[in-house]
Amino acid sequence: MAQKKGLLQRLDEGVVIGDGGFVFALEKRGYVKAGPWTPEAVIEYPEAVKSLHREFLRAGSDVMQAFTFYASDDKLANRGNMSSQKYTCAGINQAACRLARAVADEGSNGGALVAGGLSETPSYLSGAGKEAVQAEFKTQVDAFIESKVDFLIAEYFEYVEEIEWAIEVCKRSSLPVVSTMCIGPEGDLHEVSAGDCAVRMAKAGADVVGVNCHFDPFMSLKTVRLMKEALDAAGLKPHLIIQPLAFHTPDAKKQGFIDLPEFPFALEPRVCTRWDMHKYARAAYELGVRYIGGCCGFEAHHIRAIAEELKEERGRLPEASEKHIPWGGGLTMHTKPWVRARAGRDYWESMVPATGRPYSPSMSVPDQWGVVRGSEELKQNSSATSEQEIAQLKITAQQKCS
Ligand SMILES: N[C@@H](CCSCCCCC(=O)O)C(=O)O
Ligand SMILES: [Zn+2]
Repeated sequence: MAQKKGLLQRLDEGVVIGDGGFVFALEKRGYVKAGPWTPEAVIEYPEAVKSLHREFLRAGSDVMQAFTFYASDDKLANRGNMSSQKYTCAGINQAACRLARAVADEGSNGGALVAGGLSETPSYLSGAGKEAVQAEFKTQVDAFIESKVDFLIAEYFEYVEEIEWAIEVCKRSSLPVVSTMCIGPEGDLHEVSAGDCAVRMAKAGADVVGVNCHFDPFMSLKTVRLMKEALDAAGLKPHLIIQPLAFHTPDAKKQGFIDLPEFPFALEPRVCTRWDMHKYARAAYELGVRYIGGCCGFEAHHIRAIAEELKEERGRLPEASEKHIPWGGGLTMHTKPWVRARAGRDYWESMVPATGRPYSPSMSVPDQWGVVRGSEELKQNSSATSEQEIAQLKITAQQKCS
């Protein structure tokens, strides 16, 4: 069997699509507790975790990020959390890697890659020194090496000093290292600029640098652009990664969505559409980012949109496009003519959706064709809608809007 291509070879040759948000998705499904956000579900509800990995694999993810977010021992024992005592840090991290590997091996083209992940620690936030914090990282990295993951990812750091310590521990392995901070264009929480954070991550030895979480795709693109400019000025050429939120956050300040009053249980009105993700993926690719994924709020259809936008670059569509003709082409099969008129890129690419909440910004004018049962336009037939019929419906739609 041909040797499976590693992360860096795949990035050198083209684009790698990351996965989406685990803690937010599993919390909504009742398998993760908001607040601690710790991943004991890998032991308590392994099938739920595998199912979410499978959703992202089918949607086009090339990476199964083991569900090890916030799985340092101090976090698993933080503020009344009994997970460390019940399952141990090594136990949770090893179980997560097994689940990720099992699903990754179901993937085509030699299978998806498996990443073991570190994240910021209560120890650091509590002022513990480098030795104590790195001891937390070592427990996880030891589990990742034993589980033979394909690469390591240090994600969700608000302070560049801590991610430098994390990268240092990761570099003791021979594995590729990816590092992402949850910062915006204003930089980290110790007043270090986004550009300087990128340079420091690269100089610490990270092979891939960028951002994840806290900010929406478009604010995150601004941050990565600042990072790229600083890396270019410093003559550094790591690969770039972006894994933003799937919530619009134009009003977020330095701390990102955590500081928004809606965090974490009333963010739904801010969810990005799959069409937002087409624009995001194209802009990221044109910026030179080759590891493109998502974080909190990113569901499978968002990842599928990235894969559909980059189908030419990747040479294929994801499996889940079997049930989603790109740009809403499946609507040609709808029973209602005004919905059939919405089939195609021309309609969805320019869509600016209303929130449906009168006291929230922006409302739009709905289609009101006045077509009811018995109207000629509503008569069904078994044959597929022709291109001519769709063209005529689009003319009708225009006439009714004017
Ligand atoms: N790879 C992880 C990243 C989670 S980012 C979590 C943001 C919330 C953190 C908090 O409120 O403390 C995931 O997909 O869940
Ligand atoms: Zn996140």
